[in-house]
Amino acid sequence: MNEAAITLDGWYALHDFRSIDWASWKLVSAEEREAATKEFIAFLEDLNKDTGSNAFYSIIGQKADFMMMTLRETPEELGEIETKFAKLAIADFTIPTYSYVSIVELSNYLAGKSDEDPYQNPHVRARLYPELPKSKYVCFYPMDKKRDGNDNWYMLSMEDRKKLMYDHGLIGRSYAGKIKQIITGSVGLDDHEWGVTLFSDDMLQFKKIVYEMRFDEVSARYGEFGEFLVGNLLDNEKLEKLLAI
Ligand code: VOV
Repeated sequence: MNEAAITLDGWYALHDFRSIDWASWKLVSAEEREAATKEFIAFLEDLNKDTGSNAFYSIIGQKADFMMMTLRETPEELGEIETKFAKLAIADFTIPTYSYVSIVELSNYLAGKSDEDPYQNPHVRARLYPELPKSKYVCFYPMDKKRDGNDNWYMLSMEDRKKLMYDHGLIGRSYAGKIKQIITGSVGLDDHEWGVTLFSDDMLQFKKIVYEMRFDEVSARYGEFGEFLVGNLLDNEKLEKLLAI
């Protein structure tokens, strides 16, 4: 059997995309809308009290109106958050459009040899249990590595995959300071193999990096992509504005 990469696995991740049912929301009285908005804001603020991290963005285009991304220590907590949201008044005016379940993941392709326990290394921990940035923009898409005839990532030797991932990492590193990436593994958990979540203060950088990577062999030959969703950072004030009629 071919050698599988060894993964380091961090927090569980839920990307929850919702659309707003504007037609129903507009019919509700101003008082009810205000109460529902306040309750929603309190829910979002409460999320910051638990161990984990959260990101909240409005989504551009018709695929969704907002995304709640939550990272937690256990799948149970992700389930609880989902249920807690479902019980809010605002939930009755939202339509689930897409969700993604995965786990923050690092592979050992570029890891040097060491006897230390990587889970105790502060740099590794910072990546497995990341604080999601408050960047202005987010880009999320799921992806797979191809298993198609001669283009089968999983049949490549460990050595070949290491070389290819090294080149991928070089391109990635040239975006240091412009893009923060969170790679979450989802084999066995959701419909694709990885979730890619990119954060930046310049939306153009998403287009730049994804385009540049398309010419890199890892993506050009082996990458297959799901839907792309992009959005703008939401804070309480922006959320109130978004929900105001
Ligand atoms: C923003 C910059 C950036 C940087 C620095 C970066 C670096 C790295 C390194 C060093 C490594 C390997 C070790 C590890 O850390 O796991 C990875 C791993 C991975 N990447 Fe990456 N990636 C970036 C960015 C980045 C993007 C934009 C994409 C989407 C690709 C595209 O074509 O749209 C991506 C994908 C992935 C995936 C799916 C994996 C897991 C592959 C696997 O087979 O296991 N990635 N990535």
